[in-house]
Amino acid sequence: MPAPRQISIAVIGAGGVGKCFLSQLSQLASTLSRSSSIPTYLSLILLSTSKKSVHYADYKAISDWQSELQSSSSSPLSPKDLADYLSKAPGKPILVDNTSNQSIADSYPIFLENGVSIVTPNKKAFSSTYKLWTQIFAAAANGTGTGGYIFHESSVGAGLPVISTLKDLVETGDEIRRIEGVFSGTMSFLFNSFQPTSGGGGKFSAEVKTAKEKGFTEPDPRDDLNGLDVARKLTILARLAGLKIDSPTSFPVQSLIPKELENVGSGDEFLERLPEFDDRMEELKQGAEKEGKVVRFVGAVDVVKGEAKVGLEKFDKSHPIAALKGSDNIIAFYTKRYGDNPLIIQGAGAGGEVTAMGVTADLVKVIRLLQ
Ligand SMILES: NC(=O)C1=CN([C@@H]2O[C@H](COP(=O)(O)OP(=O)(O)OC[C@H]3O[C@@H](n4cnc5c(N)ncnc54)[C@H](OP(=O)(O)O)[C@@H]3O)[C@@H](O)[C@H]2O)C=CC1
Ligand SMILES: N[C@@H](CC=O)C(=O)O
Ligand code: NA
Repeated sequence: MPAPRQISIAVIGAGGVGKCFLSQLSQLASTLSRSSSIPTYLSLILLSTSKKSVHYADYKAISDWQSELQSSSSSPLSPKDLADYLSKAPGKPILVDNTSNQSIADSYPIFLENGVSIVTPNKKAFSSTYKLWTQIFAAAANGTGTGGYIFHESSVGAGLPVISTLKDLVETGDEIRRIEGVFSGTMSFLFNSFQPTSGGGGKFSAEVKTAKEKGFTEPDPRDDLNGLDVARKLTILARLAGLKIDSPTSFPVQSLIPKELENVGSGDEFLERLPEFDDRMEELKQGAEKEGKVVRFVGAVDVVKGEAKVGLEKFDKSHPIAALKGSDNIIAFYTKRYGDNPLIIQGAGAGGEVTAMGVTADLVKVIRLLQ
């Protein structure tokens, strides 16, 4: 009988993705015991939001977490204290970062160096400076280091197998030439609803509100509308394909934030004032309509030329990008092996459940590696 595996998990972030992840985690113990010959004990040892945190001494039923967080008087730990707490936890420690926090992302090397594995949908660590990217993979056991493992499938295309596919292509010696498509669930939803191929469509500002309500947007929707979310995803894919992209602002990125709202303080005020600019988006739509086309927000990395760009383009209504539905992403990999017919991945690119699925699947991968 193999020795049992004990896994100590800390979850930070319990918003749209975090809630769904916790629900998937509560099912995982029984799934793992059916699919693995090694008995695995999963312990949730810490749960935290930006304001509160709960520490568990031992395995706790996950169903009570909302009321426990609410009644907790503990504040969240700093990233350094959290790394310390986790490295002393019984069994193998895993951090699940369901936030979009930059300072937690900046601390990933410290977690990894202390033997803590990380799974996350947070794009910040992989799309900030190239230096941070190098430090992370120099420390990680699935990089060139000896620390914890790190997986981040949901940082691009939510749960769609985008990163794992790209890694498989690269590791098996294919040559990536170009990556292009629709990389934002929010932008896909906005343009599919604002200018459907069948005609009609809602007001742009109203669709932005709906995208937020549906949990597709970043915590602040301006991070989607300014193109930076797509630029971050392209940075991650370009780096995986071998380009040393400096940062997500080192290539052309079109922002849809009206100039007049660039300095608005809060996300709420921004959303309140956005309807003042619906006419401009309507003009854009009518311009495309006159040509029998629709407008969509796309991105591309030309790996051969070492270039990337993000912005609006017009498409014929019969084009696969024009015909996307809901929050669907479509990502095409042009490679030496696939030639002119790219490998294409398509499906929901945002939303709590599909994003949490990618995080939970990464967690399972790490657990299996932590024999
Ligand atoms: N939503 C989606 O469809 C997708 C999201 N992602 C990524 O997933 C991550 C989470 O997104 P989502 O769930 O939608 O965002 P939410 O805004 O719904 O949730 C974020 C959570 O993180 C918590 N948080 C923020 N800062 C800290 C901190 N310093 N310490 C502890 N907790 C913190 C927030 O706490 P509080 O409640 O106190 O504010 C909140 O619980 C983001 O990185 C996003 O880019 C990736 C793919 C798709
Ligand atoms: N805000 C993002 C969430 C997933 O990364 C998007 O809309 O794609
Ligand atoms: Na993905």
